[in-house]
Amino acid sequence: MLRVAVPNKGSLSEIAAEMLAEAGYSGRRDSRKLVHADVRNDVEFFYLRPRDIATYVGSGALDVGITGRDLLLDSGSDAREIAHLDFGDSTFRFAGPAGAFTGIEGLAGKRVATSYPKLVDDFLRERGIEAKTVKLDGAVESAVQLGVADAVADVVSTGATLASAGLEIFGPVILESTAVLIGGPNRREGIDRLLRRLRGVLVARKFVIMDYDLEESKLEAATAVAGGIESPTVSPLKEEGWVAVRVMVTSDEANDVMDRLADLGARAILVTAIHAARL
Ligand SMILES: Nc1ncnc2c1ncn2[C@@H]1O[C@H](COP(=O)(O)OP(=O)(O)OP(=O)(O)O)[C@@H](O)[C@H]1O
Ligand SMILES: O=P(O)(O)OC[C@H]1O[C@H](OP(=O)(O)OP(=O)(O)O)[C@H](O)[C@@H]1O
Ligand SMILES: [Mg+2]
Repeated sequence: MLRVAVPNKGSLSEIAAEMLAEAGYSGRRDSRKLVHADVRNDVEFFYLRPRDIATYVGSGALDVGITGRDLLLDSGSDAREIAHLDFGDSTFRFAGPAGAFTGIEGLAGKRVATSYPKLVDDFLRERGIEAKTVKLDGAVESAVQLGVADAVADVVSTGATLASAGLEIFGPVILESTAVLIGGPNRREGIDRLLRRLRGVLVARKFVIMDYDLEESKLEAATAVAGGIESPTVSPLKEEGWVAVRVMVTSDEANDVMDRLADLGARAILVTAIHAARL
């Protein structure tokens, strides 16, 4: 059985479980269960803290896992990134009291609170800056106000948490993070199948199918608006000089593409969700 580590808590857990379900795997029904065997798919899921997943996978105790790139790098484990999974996007940044820092040079000799000490130490060491990291488990934004640190280094998504603590981002981006599939020393056969299925879910989430009717003479202009992944499927319509076109479009762009196709004279533009895909 392929042994897969899945986050049991935190920002990544819900979407990871949803993606696996959409990929056709069964999951635990009781959120206190730590292991679930999907016998039909020959996979065993282990529900673990996202921070621990790289340790299990890197040691070979488990074959693959879903975690955050930031957590993988902070763990120092030998696990490697196999693919990024298009969710859990965040940046990892330094922040301090408004106006207190203009760049990372100002961190020399200062205290930086973080839940990711290795990530921060490595980043500063590579740039020749000696600062003291103060390891906290979470809510690090409070560390400056409470006097245990001069600055923080933490996950930033909307920036709302920083703003409410009166902190401002400074210095370069430490890391662009996202949810990733990681692998260790075990190269099990089932890994490719899991990856193919997860990629199928990503495509299904990211793209829609667009169908429309168009005058054949406008086809080139319409293909410039929406070219599809390979190229559009074009079928003749009974009405002379008209064709039916089918093309994949990213969900984000769907409305804009519909407007532009309508401007070209397209009719009966229909958008349908993709349930699953293998490209
Ligand atoms: N607000 C957020 N937006 C996007 N990604 C986030 C956010 N907070 C954390 N993450 C990402 O989620 C992953 C897991 O982080 P973590 O386990 O800390 O989640 P959590 O919700 O903070 O849980 P906890 O702090 O209770 O352990 C990390 O890769 C982190 O970058
Ligand atoms: O930029 P924002 O959208 O405000 O999100 C960023 C916040 O989200 C995470 O906190 P979480 O809820 O995981 O709490 P924690 O600090 O205890 O981990 C992260 O550690 C930041 O504090
Ligand atoms: Mg957190």
